[in-house]
Amino acid sequence: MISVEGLHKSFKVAKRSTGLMQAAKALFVREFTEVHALNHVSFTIQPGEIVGYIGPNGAGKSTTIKMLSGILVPDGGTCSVMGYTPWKERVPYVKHIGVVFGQRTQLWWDVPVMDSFELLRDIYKVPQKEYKDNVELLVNTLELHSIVRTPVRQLSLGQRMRCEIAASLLHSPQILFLDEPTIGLDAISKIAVRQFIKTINKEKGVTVILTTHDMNDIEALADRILLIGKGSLLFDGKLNSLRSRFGTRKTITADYRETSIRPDIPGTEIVSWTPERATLSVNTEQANISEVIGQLSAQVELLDLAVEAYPVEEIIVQLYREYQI
Ligand SMILES: Nc1ncnc2c1ncn2[C@@H]1O[C@H](COP(=O)(O)OP(=O)(O)OP(=O)(O)O)[C@@H](O)[C@H]1O
Repeated sequence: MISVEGLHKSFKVAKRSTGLMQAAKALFVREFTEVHALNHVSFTIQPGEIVGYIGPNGAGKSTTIKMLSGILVPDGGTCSVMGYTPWKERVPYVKHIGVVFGQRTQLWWDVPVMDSFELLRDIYKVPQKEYKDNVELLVNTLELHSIVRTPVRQLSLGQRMRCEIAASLLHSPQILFLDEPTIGLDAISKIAVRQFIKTINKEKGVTVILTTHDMNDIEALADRILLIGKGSLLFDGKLNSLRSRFGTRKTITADYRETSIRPDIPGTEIVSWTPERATLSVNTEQANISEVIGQLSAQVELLDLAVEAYPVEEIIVQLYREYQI
């Protein structure tokens, strides 16, 4: 469904020093640096997949999504989505995709949400019956009843995000690009949005490409992860295979009486530390959990303790460390 081959993109960024003299100089002589946002990235995505596209800030995620949705032209490489080259055949192509950029809006700021929906129906030429069914489904499942008559500028971020997701699906796209869809949502809205994404994937077979910094989104939704760092694709695989790779790890969170001692135990790594709480990552192939707890209680005065399987968040941190990004 999506085939990306050797996509690359660099941006020229003007170098500017501070100060009046430097600003005056910059009027005549401009210096540039080149940022390699994407470095020959290749991958394929099959219909019906939910793929988590992750990486640290500035890794190149949004740049990729912009290319896949046709709003940015690469310097080189090819991309075929449902047989279209997104940036060349934008008009017929956009009928097949939905896009949500968490940081931007596709809704008209000053008009009620429902008016935006109707404008989008006209733009995408959605047949009346399909539009009516979709609005009903989206309003019900995303709980928009009380907000669709409100102008967008009066909505909270979370309310707007739910409307954005609905707007992106009015024309029944087969592919949904979500760039940070749960940014700024409260815990209940996050769960509702995740549940909704799962439902449209399962029931309507919508393929989803999701960028997020929220690892709970990844855990709840993505079977497969694409990891990008400094513009290069570093890992492409199943979340489960990562889990089994890091399955030899467990996390111990210990609360203790205030101390300046940082626990030092062979076979463990400190994930976080404060004078009253430490989180340790234990490699169970190198250290026995009960021995670690024994050593820990010899070093600090334990008040409470929890042992957990390795959380996805930590798996991703380990991956970032492994790839030095
Ligand atoms: N229009 C632009 N002009 C100049 N540089 C840009 C532009 N867009 C992106 N970049 C640079 O390209 C790199 C990749 O940016 P991109 O927005 O794709 O990162 P990202 O992975 O989405 O990051 P984040 O998680 O912070 O949103 C960054 O170094 C960024 O500064």
